[in-house]
Amino acid sequence: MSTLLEVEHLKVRFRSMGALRALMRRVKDPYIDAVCDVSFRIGRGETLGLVGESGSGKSTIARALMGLIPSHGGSMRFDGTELRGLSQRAYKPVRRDMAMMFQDPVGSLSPRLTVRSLITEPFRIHGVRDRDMDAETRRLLEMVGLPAGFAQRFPHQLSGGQARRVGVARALALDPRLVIADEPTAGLDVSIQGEVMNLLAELQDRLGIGMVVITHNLNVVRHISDQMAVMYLGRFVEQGPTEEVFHRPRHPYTEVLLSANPEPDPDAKLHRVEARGDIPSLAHRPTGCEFHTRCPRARDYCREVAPALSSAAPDHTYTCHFPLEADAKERRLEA
Ligand SMILES: Nc1ncnc2c1ncn2[C@@H]1O[C@H](COP(=O)(O)OP(=O)(O)OP(=O)(O)O)[C@@H](O)[C@H]1O
Repeated sequence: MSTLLEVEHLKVRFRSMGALRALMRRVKDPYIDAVCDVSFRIGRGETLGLVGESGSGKSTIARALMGLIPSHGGSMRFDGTELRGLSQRAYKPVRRDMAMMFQDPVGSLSPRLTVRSLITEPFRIHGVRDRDMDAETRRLLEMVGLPAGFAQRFPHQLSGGQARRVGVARALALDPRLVIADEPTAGLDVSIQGEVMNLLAELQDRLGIGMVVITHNLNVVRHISDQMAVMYLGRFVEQGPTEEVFHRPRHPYTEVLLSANPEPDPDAKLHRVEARGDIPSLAHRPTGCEFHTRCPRARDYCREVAPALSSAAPDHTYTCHFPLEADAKERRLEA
């Protein structure tokens, strides 16, 4: 499958304190690395699910890809074009081909605009004037399963699920090749979450768009992503084909996340594995393996030596000195 997006060794830093404060406190490096050395590849029509606890760097990757914040190392090639270093002017046509669906379904929609204005706004932003906006409104509403009469509604007249559909219509208005969906099901009832997941899966199949889906919800990842990456403190600690990672997780952090996820199979007696303590601050990264302070399997060695990237199978990688065995999940299910 030909490559749509290729990210290599991406790095994003933020200032953790102002220059004066850093000087007064004699802090030599007043930066935090929110994204460190992240690499992935998405083929045309493929979906990558990004999971990890709050603050692990998922949205920062999305914002860097969209050119909304600067990145500080590595490369991001979209359809062969290097995005790092592009001016805001040069980024504009990229944002036509790479659309973002924002996290908050209602808050991200401007309250004074009708649904028609909201879903046709991308045409105005990108100076597309040769289309019939009534026809486009009908096309887009139909695409996301909303009645034509919704065109005149305002965001406060929409339910959470309807607002999310409007967000999808808006993201798809200009036929992007890649959509970045930040928490597409957050804040929705479980049944509505299912509807939104089905809509995204159906549109993916029909339109062949690539997707990056950022979520806390592992069921969403399993439902719509071909590959997944697990983030911890700005790094990918495990990455691979979704079914492979679900069935044969190698990193203990992946095991923690999977065991916290309500199993779709109600008969599975899953033994809960929990991480200890709190997520460390990015300003004070632990030594050795950065997960060792919370890892249920950590040994002394993990405190001292950072694990290298290992391969479990083609395209399935992880960073852990003492990975789970391939059948660990099956055994847990039987326990
Ligand atoms: N503009 C900023 N300035 C300083 N630090 C920031 C900024 N934006 C994000 N961060 C920090 O970068 C880290 C990663 O944040 P990010 O929002 O990418 O995490 P996330 O995994 O998307 O979390 P969530 O699931 O809560 O959205 C966090 O520690 C956050 O506080």
